[in-house]
Amino acid sequence: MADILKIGKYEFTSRLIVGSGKYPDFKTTYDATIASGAQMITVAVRRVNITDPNKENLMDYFKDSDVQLLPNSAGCTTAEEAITLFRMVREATGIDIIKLEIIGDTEKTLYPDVIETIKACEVLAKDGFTVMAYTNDDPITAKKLENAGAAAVMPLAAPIGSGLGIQNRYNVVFVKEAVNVPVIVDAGVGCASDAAIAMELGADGVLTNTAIAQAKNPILMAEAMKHAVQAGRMSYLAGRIPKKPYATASSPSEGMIQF
Ligand SMILES: CC(=O)[C@@H](O)[C@H](O)COP(=O)(O)O
Repeated sequence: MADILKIGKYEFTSRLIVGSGKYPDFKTTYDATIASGAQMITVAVRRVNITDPNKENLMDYFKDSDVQLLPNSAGCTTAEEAITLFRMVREATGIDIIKLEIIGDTEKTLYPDVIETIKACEVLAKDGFTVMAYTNDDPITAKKLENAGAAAVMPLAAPIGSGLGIQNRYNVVFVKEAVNVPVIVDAGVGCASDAAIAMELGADGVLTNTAIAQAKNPILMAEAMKHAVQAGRMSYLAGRIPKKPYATASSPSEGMIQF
């Protein structure tokens, strides 16, 4: 049976979402995205052109693929800015699935402003958007976002672009326990094993950008991420063995050759 990731009315067979920033050009962005098998690529629509047909447009690269563009509100620091931005983007492109990202600290951590995020989520969800909300790794905020209409919550593993990997594994599990919508671990993934761990913890998906775009070989890392997310998901579904402090022998002691 197919293992489908359902986000609002949208369905995906890949549980990996990629970003589009930090690549040298759109061609490399496209090649890495295809290599990753991702069916969603998020785009900072305040910075990257997807609306003006007269300039080089990222949408042109993906128009013959089944990759869904996921506009994000990077660069927005208030609910009002994000709401205005997404309404403009939907008007221009028809895209209604969005990654809501409202930054509270633009200097050091790029941590989200969760109060503004909840406010914007409520308005945008009522307005018919499928809202995927970037947030901190806090189960209370995740629940509030779900109540505000989020179709998915996206707790950070670590600061955006840090590559630190999952800083608090328990919080990923707590967020997963707190909500009934998909949990996509977003930001701070540094390598393929980080993605696999997120999936083994029970995340429904992973979003990663910097780890692929800034790898020495982005295409190879994209493929590694694809396999890591698949392996992590399989491992989670298969069920890990309980951890025990002492050894248990791998073969029975009965019938052993006696000396
Ligand atoms: C591209 C995007 O949406 C980022 O804001 C996201 O959080 C990815 O973070 P990394 O670059 O650390 O993967």
